[in-house]
Amino acid sequence: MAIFEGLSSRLQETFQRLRGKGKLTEDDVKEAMREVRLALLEADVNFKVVKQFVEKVRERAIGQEVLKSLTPGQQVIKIVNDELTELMGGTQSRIAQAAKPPTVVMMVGLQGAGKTTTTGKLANLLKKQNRYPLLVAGDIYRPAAIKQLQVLGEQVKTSVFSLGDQVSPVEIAKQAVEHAKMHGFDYVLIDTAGRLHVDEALMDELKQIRDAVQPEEILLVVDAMTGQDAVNVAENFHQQLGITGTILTKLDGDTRGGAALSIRAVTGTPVKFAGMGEKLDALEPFHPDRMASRILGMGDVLSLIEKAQETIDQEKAQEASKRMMSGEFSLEDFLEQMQQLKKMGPLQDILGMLPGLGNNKALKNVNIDDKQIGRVEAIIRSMTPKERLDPKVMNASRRRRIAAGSGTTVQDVNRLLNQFAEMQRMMKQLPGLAKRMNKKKGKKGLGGFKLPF
Ligand SMILES: Nc1nc2c(ncn2[C@@H]2O[C@H](COP(=O)(O)OP(=O)(O)OP(=O)(O)O)[C@@H](O)[C@H]2O)c(=O)[nH]1
Repeated sequence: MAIFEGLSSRLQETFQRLRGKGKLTEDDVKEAMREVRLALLEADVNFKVVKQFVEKVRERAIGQEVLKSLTPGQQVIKIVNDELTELMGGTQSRIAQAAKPPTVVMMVGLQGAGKTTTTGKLANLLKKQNRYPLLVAGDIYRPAAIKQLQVLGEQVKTSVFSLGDQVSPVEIAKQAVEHAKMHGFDYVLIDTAGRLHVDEALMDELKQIRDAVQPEEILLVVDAMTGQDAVNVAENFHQQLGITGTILTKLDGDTRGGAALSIRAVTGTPVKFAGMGEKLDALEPFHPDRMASRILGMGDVLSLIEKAQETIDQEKAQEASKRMMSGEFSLEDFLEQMQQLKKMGPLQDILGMLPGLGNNKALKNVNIDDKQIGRVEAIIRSMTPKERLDPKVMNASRRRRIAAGSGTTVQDVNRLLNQFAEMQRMMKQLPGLAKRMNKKKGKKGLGGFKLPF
């Protein structure tokens, strides 16, 4: 299930109807706004937030310039997109940086929200930005918490500061900051204790830690899947402790989106990061604009590009695309592309970010299996370099050898080679196709263009 799926498909249906109309009347806008309101309420967005949101959009949408414009439907979509972005904070809110390092960050939240895991993920993210974080085991009550943080620390190759479970969390936090100063760490991430509910003892302890170490950031970790409960928890923590931002975890499993859309408006504090999976690299900076276009089904093209840039070796990609255009694309290139794709994460996730595919019903039934990619990889790896460059040399006995070597069948090998031949044939036609397309400028784009598999 894609994130925000319910909301996304309802809004898209509404806008589909608007787009079909040449001119909009005030009644059309009213009707659409009624549906937007229902869609947001169904997505578990706070009702006050919904009311204000719809009011703002309506005011802008019935303004003269929209009704008279040539593409009123699109104008309304743009307004909704703008306002959704605004609702989630407008622009990305980055993690603070102390004028004089280390930057002290307190991680707070209820049990089960994913606080300890997220602390590890944040260290991982900071390290990628060439920071030098210190993890601090400040949850001395949950028996496994210290060990969990130590394991995470090993995984992300980051030091963990612990004084066991017999020293008070306030003392641990103080000593950790001293330790960080002495050893040149530039971020101190303090994992604090959680409780099942917000209670006085928990808040007292957190306040004491806050007063002792004066953190630049108090980040509240909340589980996005709990919807309005997460928003209430945030309001509560903010009133009592004063948080500087939130991290929404498990957004990958959030099909509704209520917390993501309301938490900023209700607490007045920004969402800084979003947890998108259990793995340690699955924490992303929260981009309100990209989130809005994802909800509206325009695809999160920017996120995708960023992801691709992180992993794909630009030069290699350019070389491959040159060869592709000249029809010299080999199985070697094919394998290379496959590996690059794999680095980007599960194919299903990537396709979900593409415009128009996020809610594609047919796609949902197609199970894109990463194992299949693994099989293709194994087959190509079992070929000799010569075979990869010139698949024509692969006779029946070579094919049998490759199947045995890759643990597949001759049919699998044949299928791959046929697909590859088909792809090569298509690529040879590409330069010509591009020329023809340019001539027809203004007409349809690559309408019927399909990948071979
Ligand atoms: N799918 C998904 N799972 C997550 C995400 N973040 C955390 N989790 C999972 O949530 C579960 C709880 O995480 P913990 O870090 O142990 O959370 P916690 O109970 O808040 O930790 P304490 O507060 O220290 O008790 C773990 O199984 C995590 O793998 C996320 O963004 N997506």
